[in-house]
Amino acid sequence: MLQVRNVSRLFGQKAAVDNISFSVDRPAFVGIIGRSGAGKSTFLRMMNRLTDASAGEIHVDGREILSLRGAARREWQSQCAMIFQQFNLVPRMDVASNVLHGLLNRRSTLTAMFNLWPRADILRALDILDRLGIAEQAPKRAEALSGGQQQRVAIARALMQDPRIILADEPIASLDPMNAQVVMDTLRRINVEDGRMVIANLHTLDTARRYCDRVIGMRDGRIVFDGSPEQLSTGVARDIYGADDTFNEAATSTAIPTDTEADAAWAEQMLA
Ligand SMILES: Nc1ncnc2c1ncn2[C@@H]1O[C@H](COP(=O)(O)OP(=O)(O)OP(=O)(O)O)[C@@H](O)[C@H]1O
Repeated sequence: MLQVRNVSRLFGQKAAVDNISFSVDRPAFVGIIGRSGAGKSTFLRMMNRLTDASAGEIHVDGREILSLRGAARREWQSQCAMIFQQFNLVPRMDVASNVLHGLLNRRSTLTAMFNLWPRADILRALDILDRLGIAEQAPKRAEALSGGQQQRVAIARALMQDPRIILADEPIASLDPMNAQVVMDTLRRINVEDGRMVIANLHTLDTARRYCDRVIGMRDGRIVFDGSPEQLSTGVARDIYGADDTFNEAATSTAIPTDTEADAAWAEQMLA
């Protein structure tokens, strides 16, 4: 389904991503971990063509996407939705309109400017918000919502594109542990129920272990680990993060609480 072949990105003399290759043969939940500056964001930005690669190829279902230009590149970007740490919503705009903006690539600018969305689009946006447990927030301004709710609006906007792949760049880095759990559960649900591949840059080991089918560890632009969450031992993590014997896993923890009954009930309620 996805083949990354010898992809590099240079900034001046420095390789932010240095000749990486891997392939994924099913719509898995893939986590990318590594310390700051390892090249995680640069890779995601190349995948959805926000940044050009210096070398290499990325094939998705047989199509090479790094060479796409113009309309073909925009069409790929709509199949490959991106979620950011800071949500990137329009704060003063209502939630439903923010979600509808996921269709910008496919509708005219005038439609968005004058809020002239077809009824079918509006109903679909409301359906998606309902699925993510935030339908009642639809008329509110995005800025009035909590961080966790705003990130779910960003996920709803991504789903509006009906993407094959969802790329998430540190999606929970700005959230408290409870909201982080709801957002990660939401991404996992979309992955399992819809069969959409999720590739998420994650800054904490416990989240990678808990949610991913596959974990890729990057260090200095290279892949230094590619395996299952079970293989991600403390020793392996120490290599990925380039830490010595004093490496402390807790320092890379979101402290997402273990599944106590109260937590599970709360998460369930938020997702209902
Ligand atoms: N536009 C740019 N111009 C110059 N250097 C850049 C640019 N973008 C990224 N870099 C450099 O590329 C390297 C990788 O950065 P990148 O943001 O991909 O890392 P990261 O693993 O996502 O880290 P973080 O978690 O801090 O975002 C870093 O050394 C960074 O300074």
